[in-house]
Amino acid sequence: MDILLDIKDATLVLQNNVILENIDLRIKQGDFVYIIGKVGTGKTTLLKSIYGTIPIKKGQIFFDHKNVGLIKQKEMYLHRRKIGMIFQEFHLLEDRSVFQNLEFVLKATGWTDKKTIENHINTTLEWCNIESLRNKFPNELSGGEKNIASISRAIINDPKLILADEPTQNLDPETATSQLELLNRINQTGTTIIMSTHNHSLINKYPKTTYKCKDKKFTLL
Ligand SMILES: Nc1ncnc2c1ncn2[C@@H]1O[C@H](COP(=O)(O)OP(=O)(O)OP(=O)(O)O)[C@@H](O)[C@H]1O
Repeated sequence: MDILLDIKDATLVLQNNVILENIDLRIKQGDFVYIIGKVGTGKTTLLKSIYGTIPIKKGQIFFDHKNVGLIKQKEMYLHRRKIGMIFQEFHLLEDRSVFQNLEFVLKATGWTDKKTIENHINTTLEWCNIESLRNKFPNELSGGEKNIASISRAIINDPKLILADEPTQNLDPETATSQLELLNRINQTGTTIIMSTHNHSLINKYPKTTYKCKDKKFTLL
């Protein structure tokens, strides 16, 4: 299988503090891996560096054979179009319904035909089993519903990679399990997934290759 993500001796720094150093990681297309580690050990920082919102101080991150650190700002949208990011804070637009949130992403990434956009959104909502949330606004959604809405937004452009930052955080065990099952279904269609989590019971239930952030080091568990 093709290598989708290749991190070579990368060091990540925020405000002159080294967060993680000498990270080496290779991920193949179709893999599903976990990243664990205590609060503040750098999981989010690493995901954001792959996404291209936090610069790489030393070393390189190659995604889909492109060096992320060398992508020009005006071309960054092409990189991000290939990645679905599920943020801890969801980042749903509050003044738009779930449908409109998805529509916003599609329009921003070059989709123009109204009917095609509508069909695509409907198929995605159906796939995630959230047709009933179509016209709801974020403030009308529970935490778990916001979570699935943000998963549906992450997959709307059929990304090669999903970066899921603690997607089961604050969910009851049953909802957390169904969320992970949804991510597993997405993974089975060939999408690569990197998920940061604190949820050890889910890791035990659905074991996968796991990496750990600790003391600025990134290691295979
Ligand atoms: N914008 C920022 N500027 C400076 N330091 C930051 C910034 N964001 C995060 N940090 C620091 O970087 C470190 C790593 O944070 P990060 O959010 O990557 O950790 P995390 O492992 O994802 O934690 P959590 O499990 O709480 O989500 C922390 O010490 C945090 O205080």
